[in-house]
Amino acid sequence: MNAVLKSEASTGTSLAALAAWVQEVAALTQPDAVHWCDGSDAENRKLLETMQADGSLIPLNPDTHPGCWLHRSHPDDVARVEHLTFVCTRESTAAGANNHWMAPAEAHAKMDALFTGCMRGRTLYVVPYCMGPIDSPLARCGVEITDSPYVVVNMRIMTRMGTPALRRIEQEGTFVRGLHSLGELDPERRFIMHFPEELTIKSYGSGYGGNALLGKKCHALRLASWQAREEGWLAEHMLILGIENPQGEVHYIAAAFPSACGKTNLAMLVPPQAYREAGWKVWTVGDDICWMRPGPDGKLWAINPEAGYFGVAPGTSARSNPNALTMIQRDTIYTNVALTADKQPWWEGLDDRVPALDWRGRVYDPANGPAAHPNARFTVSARQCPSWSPRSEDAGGVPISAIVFGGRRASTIPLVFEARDWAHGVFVGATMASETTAAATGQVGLVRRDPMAMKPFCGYDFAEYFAHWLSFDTAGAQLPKIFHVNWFRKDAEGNFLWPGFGENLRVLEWIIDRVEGRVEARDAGPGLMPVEGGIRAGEDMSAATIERALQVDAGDWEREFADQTLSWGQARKTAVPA
Ligand SMILES: Nc1nc2c(ncn2[C@@H]2O[C@H](COP(=O)(O)OP(=O)(O)OP(=O)(O)O)[C@@H](O)[C@H]2O)c(=O)[nH]1
Ligand SMILES: O=C([O-])CC(=O)C(=O)O
Ligand SMILES: [Mn+2]
Repeated sequence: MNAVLKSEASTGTSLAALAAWVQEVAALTQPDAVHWCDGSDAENRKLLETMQADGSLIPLNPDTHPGCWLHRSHPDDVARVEHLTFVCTRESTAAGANNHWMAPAEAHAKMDALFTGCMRGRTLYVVPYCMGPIDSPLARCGVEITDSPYVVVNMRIMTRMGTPALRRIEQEGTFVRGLHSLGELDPERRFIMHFPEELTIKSYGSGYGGNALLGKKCHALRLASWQAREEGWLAEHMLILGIENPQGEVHYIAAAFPSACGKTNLAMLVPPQAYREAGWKVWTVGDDICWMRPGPDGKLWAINPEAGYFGVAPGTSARSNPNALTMIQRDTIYTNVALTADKQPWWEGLDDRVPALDWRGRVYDPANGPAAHPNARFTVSARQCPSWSPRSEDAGGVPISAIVFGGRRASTIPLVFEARDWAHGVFVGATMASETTAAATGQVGLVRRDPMAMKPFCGYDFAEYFAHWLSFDTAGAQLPKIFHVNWFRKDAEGNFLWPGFGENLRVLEWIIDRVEGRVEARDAGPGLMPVEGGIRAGEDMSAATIERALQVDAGDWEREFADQTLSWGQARKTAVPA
């Protein structure tokens, strides 16, 4: 393999550039060995065996979870680190107040000092990958250099990794360069740096997904959003799902919710029984990232650039997400979950068994906190999802009928409302807020503004980003309608007002009816809202529950509007009703 690649590298210009970069990085980081990944089963098996031997992967019960592994991360390395994530542009204004900024020369010097000699005693892996179907004009390639075999086996699931990606890089001539090292896993020596003007990423000191699987947030969101603006498309923190009605019509919806706020769950929704019996089906295209661009017909066409799911484990159960539970029964890498006595993975919300070991491998003791880390994750191939849509592989993507924004808000925000037009929809997305979650380090449960769920992921200035969104409203555009939802509203006792999960299909049905012009709406404060009976009730869903979840309180909305007008920093610190 290596010999073949080296001879190819000397003929193709982009492969020559790649080989030269690998050499340069190897000279800096001084690994014991260099391995070019081909993405084969044999290579994967070897990596898994090596990690089993050194204890970084623990095999799970082969009878209940064949091909499944547990990885326990360093206890200080369990989530994204937004305070250590930078966008390094020549002008600080290009990165915007929404990003931490560092001058490129300073950032390179800082990172290269950290990378010096950091791979001694380790293997340097070269990981070519493609984000999106390998034959799609919307797809983009990158190469991640890493010293973490855990990153390699995860990238193999999350992207189209290996030889086909290398072939595409050779043809295209451009690729994103991502350099990653675990370093010492020291939180004081940890940085995630983006150089959008150089299509380069440098990440040091973390092995956690969002910081280390560079194809995901670093490439497919931060760098891609920059490229998307230059090239007239959108790179968004959105799920994509298809909803098929009993007549066989399929509508595709893209939805942006902040981290750990329900994208995976909505993308894999199992319809309530009455809907299933009537013939409704849900098709999963993506659960985290959506790249979309206007087609010749004026519609927005979307692909999921990922090939797998890096999903939140806690809360996943036979009730909340049966598709996910089936999907992660085999060939799955679990990170920071608890274990039962017979080595099955376990987390809070799964069932009422009591685990034997917590996520750190200690004998489980409730006094130590949750058994699974609240941001414990599974990595699994998208194709294992029972609702996987074959359209995920369509080079041209799927046409988007509706865009949905949503946050985790205990009060104020009703179950659903519709934006009056595209510009209002952009405003609704730009002003959305959500309670912080365990997906990033820092305090959980604080309401913060998180425009379009892109606060941690937009690679450039938010004002420019909103202007870019507005620019899609041109003559001839067939833009999706825009909606806002909230599954997380609570009553005075702190119970969710809305059952959520599969029941969310009732709201999606209304959204599709609005897209098709089949139902009326009334103009209420926040936007257009369902008229009485607009959202379908049923045996398990009373009209009263729907009404309660739809209520709008004028006083709450005045406070909400006032908060929306505050600046970033202020908005984050101001107490608004959750
Ligand atoms: N109450 C309620 N909770 C939900 C609903 N959907 C999801 N959740 C909870 O939200 C949490 C995480 O949701 P995910 O679907 O994994 O989040 P995500 O948006 O895919 O997150 P990232 O992968 O971090 O981007 C879990 O605790 C779920 O139980 C819902 O409809 N109602
Ligand atoms: O980036 C990650 O590690 C997981 C994720 O989807 C998020 O935090 O939104
Ligand atoms: Mn995400």
